Amino acid sequence: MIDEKQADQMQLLEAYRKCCQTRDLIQAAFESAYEGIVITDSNGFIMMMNQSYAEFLGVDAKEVVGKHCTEVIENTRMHIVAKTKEAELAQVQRIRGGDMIAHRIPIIQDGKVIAVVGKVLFQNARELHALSAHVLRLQKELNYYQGELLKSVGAKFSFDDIIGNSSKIRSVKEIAKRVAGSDTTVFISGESGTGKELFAHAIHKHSHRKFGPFVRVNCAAIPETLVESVLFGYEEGAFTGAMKGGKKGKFEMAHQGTIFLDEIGELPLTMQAKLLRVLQEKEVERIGGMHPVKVDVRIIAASNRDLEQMVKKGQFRQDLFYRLHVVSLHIPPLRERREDIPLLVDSLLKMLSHEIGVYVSGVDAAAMNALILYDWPGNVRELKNVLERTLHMKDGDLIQVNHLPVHVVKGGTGNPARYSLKEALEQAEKEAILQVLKAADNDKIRAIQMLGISKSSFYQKLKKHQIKI
Ligand SMILES: Nc1ncnc2c1ncn2[C@@H]1O[C@H](COP(=O)(O)OP(=O)(O)OP(=O)(O)O)[C@@H](O)[C@H]1O
Repeated sequence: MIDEKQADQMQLLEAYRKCCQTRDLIQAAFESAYEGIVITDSNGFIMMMNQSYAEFLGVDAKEVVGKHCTEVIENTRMHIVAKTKEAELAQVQRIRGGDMIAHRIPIIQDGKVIAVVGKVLFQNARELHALSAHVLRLQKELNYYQGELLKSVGAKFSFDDIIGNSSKIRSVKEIAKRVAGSDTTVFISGESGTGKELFAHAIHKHSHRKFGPFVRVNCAAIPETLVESVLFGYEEGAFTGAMKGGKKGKFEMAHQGTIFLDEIGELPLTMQAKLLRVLQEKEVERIGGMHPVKVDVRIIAASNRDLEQMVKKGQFRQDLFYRLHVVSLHIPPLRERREDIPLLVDSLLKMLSHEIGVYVSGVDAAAMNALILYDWPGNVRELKNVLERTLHMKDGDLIQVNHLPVHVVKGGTGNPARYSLKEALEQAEKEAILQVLKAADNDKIRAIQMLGISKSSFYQKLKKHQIKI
């Protein structure tokens, strides 16, 4: 018979056994953790240190118990965290000539610190850099595959992605939207980097073919010997090295969608004749093929060369020229629509900041002035490249003139013959005021100080530019 006292003792024993089990479990987890862990009391005296941390420090885990953390751990702040009660996360701590990354977390009970837990996340800051470089690399790969996927499925950009509020760009967008709905062949001219491809995507996306493929062919990038097989495909055995089963050409791939023939001015004359036949017959013949294949494709072509001149010189077929120019869109160069520059800068910066993970609040007045006055021979592409480079160079959160490439600052002619200097300056002045107001959180006094002008002149300018605060 077990009496009441014995039963109590057994219960106590059982509770004690469970307690020991839990302690051993925690101890084992503490010891087997990959990260180094140390626990101090509220005065910074070490209560526990796991093997991983002890090995990292080159000390005996048992011997350090009871010692003050400052005696054992270089540059430690465990005792300080015990006083501040503020957790310090992912802090760099220099130990034995290397930088490690550590957390220090106070354990608080009833408002009092009872212990501080220190955790080494990376024994070497290089580990962290390697990890973040790895993540960045994976992200880049992901972006690449996403891009490729989108390319193979359809168009990437819509009319909303075409930034610009100048009358010139608005009128091109207007015409493009109107013709997008039909199957009309469209020819897009404009200097390099003006956004011809962007327009081609937008037209496709705005058309009834939007769920069909959008296939871009860069005619300048295909070696002359391969143009025919790339565009029209080939049958098995058509030539040595031909793939088993043959291969579809770009026209067949674009069936029920749109084919964008970029840099069409680079197409060899022999190919121009074949292309003309495809446009007339709406069928293609693979190399080595016996029968033509019907294709239902909308054609958008583009070139930054003067095709009319090329026709005159016999470098481009006149009949093909007319066949392509059913509707022509001309994208004006950036220097002819400088009023779009502030808007482009703003939206490209947002996009690039997001892409490369560098925050910037904007461009200061002088830098914006330089960007407006520069001639941009490479158009929006060049502007985008300059901004990306600048983001890597900047040292504050505002882009300033000294961050811009010298040729942009020095080369800003703002040719008055194409865009009056007065207009450029007016535009720059308005932009400067808007930027400064933004930077000053609309505080007029601060804005006046930053601009370095008088109060009356400030108010006159607000009125002139119709800026409302
Ligand atoms: N209006 C715009 N708004 C936003 N981004 C633009 C605009 N115009 C061009 N871009 C950007 O500028 C870059 C160049 O544009 P795109 O490739 O369409 O030019 P392109 O005229 O086809 O050039 P190329 O003749 O050299 O092929 C792209 O990154 C594009 O997204």
